[in-house]
Amino acid sequence: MDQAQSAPPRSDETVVLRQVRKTFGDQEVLRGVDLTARRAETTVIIGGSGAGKTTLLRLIVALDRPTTGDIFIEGENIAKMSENDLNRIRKKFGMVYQYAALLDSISVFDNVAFPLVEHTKLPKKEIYTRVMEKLEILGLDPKVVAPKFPSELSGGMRKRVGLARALMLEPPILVYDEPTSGLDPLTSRIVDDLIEEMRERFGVTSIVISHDIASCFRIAHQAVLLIKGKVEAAGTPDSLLEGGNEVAREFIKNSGVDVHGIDRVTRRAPKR
Ligand SMILES: Nc1ncnc2c1ncn2[C@@H]1O[C@H](COP(=O)(O)OP(=O)(O)OP(=O)(O)O)[C@@H](O)[C@H]1O
Repeated sequence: MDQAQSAPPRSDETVVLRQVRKTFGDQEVLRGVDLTARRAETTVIIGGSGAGKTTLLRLIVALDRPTTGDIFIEGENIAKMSENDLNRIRKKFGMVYQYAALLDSISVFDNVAFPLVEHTKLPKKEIYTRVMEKLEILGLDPKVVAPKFPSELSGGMRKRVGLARALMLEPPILVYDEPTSGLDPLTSRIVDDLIEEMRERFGVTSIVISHDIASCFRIAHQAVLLIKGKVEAAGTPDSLLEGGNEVAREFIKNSGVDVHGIDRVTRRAPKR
């Protein structure tokens, strides 16, 4: 291991993976992954089906442990942490799932209040204030939306509600699992704008798993291409498109997306 590999992560390196391997039975799903997600930047992990993206995400948010290797979250190595300490680490992440994953049988208010009810002992009045505030911040009319059920909202509104819920405990890291999957192009753009807005407003570090190359080009400061459990290439989307890695160039080309006309967030320097 060279010096950079054994040195502790820098303070702006929010999530750092070093030589992470994960094996299920005799199948090695992650085969020595190195990855760094920097503070207040958006890192998008792309790759084909079965490349190991979901497995990687579960390790990052401490829902599972690596077979070998190190994972640092805000400077703390979580690879061999006790279950108690892992619970503390898990609270650093807000999760935004595919299709927002709201509970359909309860109101929007109860969905958004859920993390506060579960993880805090705040009085009801305070919970009410915080939920209504968050809905408003996310551009929803709280009085109208709070009593509704998720099924009464549009796809874009449900994503906003999902984000409000993910932000409730004010986590420093937001993790999005296929946030634009199954959405029409217009709603996908709205979700991309939201991801960027959350990053700018709250300075959160964002990690996005995506099949959506257009979205990757719009929002990623860093794109990480995962192929068969290994990082094939990492860098700005443009550097993957124009760089020397043929696999990365082909992967983007084969998506069929005309990436040249897309507005890239990376033109704006991230706030530090
Ligand atoms: N708990 C598990 N037990 C056994 N095998 C698993 C487990 N979780 C994942 N795998 C295997 O790991 C491989 C990678 O799966 P993973 O879901 O991480 O890929 P992915 O890149 O997210 O794919 P997709 O884009 O299709 O969701 C698959 O072959 C899967 O069967």
